[in-house]
Amino acid sequence: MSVSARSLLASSRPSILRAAFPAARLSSTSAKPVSLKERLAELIPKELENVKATRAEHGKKSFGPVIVDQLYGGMRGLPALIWDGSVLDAEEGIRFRGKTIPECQALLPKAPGGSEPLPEGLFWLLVTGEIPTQEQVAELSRDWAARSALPEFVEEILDRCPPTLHPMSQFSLAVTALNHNSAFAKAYQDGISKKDYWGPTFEDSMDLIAKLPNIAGRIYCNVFGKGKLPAIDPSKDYSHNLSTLLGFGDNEPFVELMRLYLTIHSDHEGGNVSAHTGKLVGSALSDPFLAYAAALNGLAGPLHGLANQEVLIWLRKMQAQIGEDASDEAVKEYIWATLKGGQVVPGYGHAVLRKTDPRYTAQREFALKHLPDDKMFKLVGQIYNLVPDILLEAGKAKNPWPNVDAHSGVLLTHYGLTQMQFYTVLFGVSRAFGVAAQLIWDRALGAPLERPKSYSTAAIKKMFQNKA
Ligand SMILES: CC(=O)SCCNC(=O)CCNC(=O)[C@H](O)C(C)(C)COP(=O)(O)OP(=O)(O)OC[C@H]1O[C@@H](n2cnc3c(N)ncnc32)[C@H](O)[C@@H]1OP(=O)(O)O
Ligand SMILES: O=C([O-])CC(=O)C(=O)O
Repeated sequence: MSVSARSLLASSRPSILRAAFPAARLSSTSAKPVSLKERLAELIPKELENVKATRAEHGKKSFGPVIVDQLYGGMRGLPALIWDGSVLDAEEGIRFRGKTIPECQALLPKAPGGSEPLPEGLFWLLVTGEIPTQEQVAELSRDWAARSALPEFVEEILDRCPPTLHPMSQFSLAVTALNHNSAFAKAYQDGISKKDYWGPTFEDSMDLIAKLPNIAGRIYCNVFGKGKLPAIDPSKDYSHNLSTLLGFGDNEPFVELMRLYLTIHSDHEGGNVSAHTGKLVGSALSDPFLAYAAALNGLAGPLHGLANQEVLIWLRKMQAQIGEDASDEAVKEYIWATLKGGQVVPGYGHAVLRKTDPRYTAQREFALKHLPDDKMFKLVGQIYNLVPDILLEAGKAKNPWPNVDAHSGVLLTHYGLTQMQFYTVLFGVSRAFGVAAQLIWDRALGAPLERPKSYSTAAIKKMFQNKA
């Protein structure tokens, strides 16, 4: 969104807010506002009808031809999945249920005194397509705090991991082990009817999200020797509690950063490696813990979520090699050396985006507000001015612009969270919101087992052998 469009949004904020924050409707069974589960129960029958009507009208229509290069080329552009939480436009970037990041920043409820959106509100938006009230978001914070404790054996698994085991591997182990108490797995064994799958999937998804701060905090304490883990405070929001567990709870700008970070990393439509993995594994009716642990293993790859760790390592190596206030010439040489060494420039390029990632822009705006003079932030800005031209000149990357990972580590480093091997864990806490929202809907709408067709090279050659 342009600067003028953003300022327009800001000036019309009171009327947007009035429309977006209706007085909380009360639940029919208590004086509490309607809960997320109650709202979902109302929405599911309507969405079942909507999908039925969409399939009746459009089910036999084609998106156009599939070409052989798409099979060899990582399925770029292949229409293959339904994903309702967000849609990615190559030029504009992500929209969560139709809303851009600046719109979410304006519309979603904030913490008292805060200015960044609460990720609780984003989760509500991803699940329902609606902006929640302040009370509904506060109720989600309380609900997640109440569900946050880990089973003792999961704590023990984490405590027994060697500190040399990458934090993402520890994260995935712990999430896999949560399957021990899965409501869905139990209900399935007890013979639950297909039409009721969404209920225990919802409960598991809520438990999963709720327990992630304790998992992340425990890994951080164990690996980086930060002493005893504090307790979750049920009166605080999710990001505040996560920050406390990492030792930054009394640093309000860091807590605000977490709120922004968890909001913008949550979802990036369905085809990215982590989201698609979660959906694929969930389609076998593996419970949300198993599905999300698989997603985390994908997020842990350096071309995907681990890139935020790689960016910081790359920046630190650069500083060690050419100094802290290096000239543009020296930085350019370092970038070229990376490319000539057959490596990628981490944090740049994207499989779908063809412009600067709006998540990068949101983080840059946060930095301009909170840490304009930070040296690493300035280096990130310097690199932004140099890398795109170099990637264009190198002539391979389809998108020379920065993605979300080019910026996040520098913000965390500024506040003292300097352990880059931990960064993807925070990404993994956030991505659970998007994957869980879709898992709930997949089970509510009866999404089938995923099983696309594969071909061998020999089969492809044979198929076209007598065709010009
Ligand atoms: C949260 C996220 O997952 S965002 C992405 C995080 N990942 C990174 O930042 C890692 C660096 N970037 C990349 O490796 C890529 O841009 C990816 C993986 C993100 C996208 O990959 P693709 O869709 O295949 O990109 P694209 O079609 O532009 O690739 C064409 C060529 O350009 C290269 N290229 C793309 N981006 C870069 C880059 N940043 N640096 C160097 N080369 C690049 C590719 O490696 C590929 O080379 P090849 O033909 O020798 O195989
Ligand atoms: O969309 C993608 O392929 C990668 C990405 O940026 C994300 O998952 O956040």
